[in-house]
Amino acid sequence: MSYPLSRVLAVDSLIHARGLVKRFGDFTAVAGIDVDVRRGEAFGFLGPNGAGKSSTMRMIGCVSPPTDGVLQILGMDPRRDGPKIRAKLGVCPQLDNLDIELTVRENLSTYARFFGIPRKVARQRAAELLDFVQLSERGDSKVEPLSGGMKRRLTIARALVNEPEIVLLDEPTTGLDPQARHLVWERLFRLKQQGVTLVLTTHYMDEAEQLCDRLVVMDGGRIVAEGSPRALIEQYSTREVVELRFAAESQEPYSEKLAGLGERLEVLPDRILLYVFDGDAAVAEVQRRSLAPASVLVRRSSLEDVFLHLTGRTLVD
Ligand SMILES: Nc1ncnc2c1ncn2[C@@H]1O[C@H](COP(=O)(O)OP(=O)(O)OP(=O)(O)O)[C@@H](O)[C@H]1O
Repeated sequence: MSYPLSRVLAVDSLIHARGLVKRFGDFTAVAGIDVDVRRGEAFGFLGPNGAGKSSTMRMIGCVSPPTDGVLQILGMDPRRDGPKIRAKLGVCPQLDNLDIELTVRENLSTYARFFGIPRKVARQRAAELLDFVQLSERGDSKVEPLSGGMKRRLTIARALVNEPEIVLLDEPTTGLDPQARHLVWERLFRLKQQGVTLVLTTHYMDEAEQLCDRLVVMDGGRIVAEGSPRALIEQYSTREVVELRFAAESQEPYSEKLAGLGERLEVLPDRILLYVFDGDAAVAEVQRRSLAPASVLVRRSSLEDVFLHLTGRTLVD
């Protein structure tokens, strides 16, 4: 499957939100966010459970009306043009809602019929999409026996049936094992290369780093930072991180002994993170101070460090 180049070349804002709010009774799930998603990019909402990512996605998907603020999708207003917008979106929900009565292939062709796609075209498209998500051999199988990763790939294929301009993916790899996740990432990466605009939510920093050109970090219904993964890491973290685990009830007493080492230090329940430019030099200094951690790891900074810096919490509790 390939997408016409005209979809790829124009650079404009496909999703435009200003002061977007979603309230459920007295509770504010999305507290006035500004977002612009450009054509052809992979844009992410990264944040922990309850940050307001799904609520935002549901507003973008035109299944949940905004409480307040501006939201335009493909230049249209979801309050007025919901059906028109939905026809141009592909939606991959957090939980697979495939039809277990139907075969793998029928899940695609039946869904295509909802969009008024002629039977012959639907059949052809289903075959192409099965090939794209590497499920051609399972076309005649029922859905139930498929693995979690296969079901997710089928849900992604189903989201592509109407040749959408934007594909919305709510936590595309939650619950999948590492191998299945990599296969999904690889397919999504291929879609992105074909110029499809991807909008995804995730609480996995590695997923955000792998897939997103730009992302917003959400916490408590607000956007706390925005940028490319690399720019966010450069802005909010150091080049390297040293993780030290001390064999003791509490890591706290060791933090004083590490004072002045690096730009910043975070004490977590099970380890201390030292934010430094040069990890090996920092480890040498730890040894010079006669500290003997049970384990030492030097690694590059990640979006997890960005999140920790911005909120004082880890992404996955
Ligand atoms: N229909 C609803 N009624 C009441 N509260 C809701 C409703 N939907 C979501 N919420 C609340 O809004 C907050 C944000 O939820 P949301 O699902 O948008 O977060 P999230 O970042 O997507 O997290 P998750 O990864 O758990 O889906 C949560 O506290 C949630 O309990």
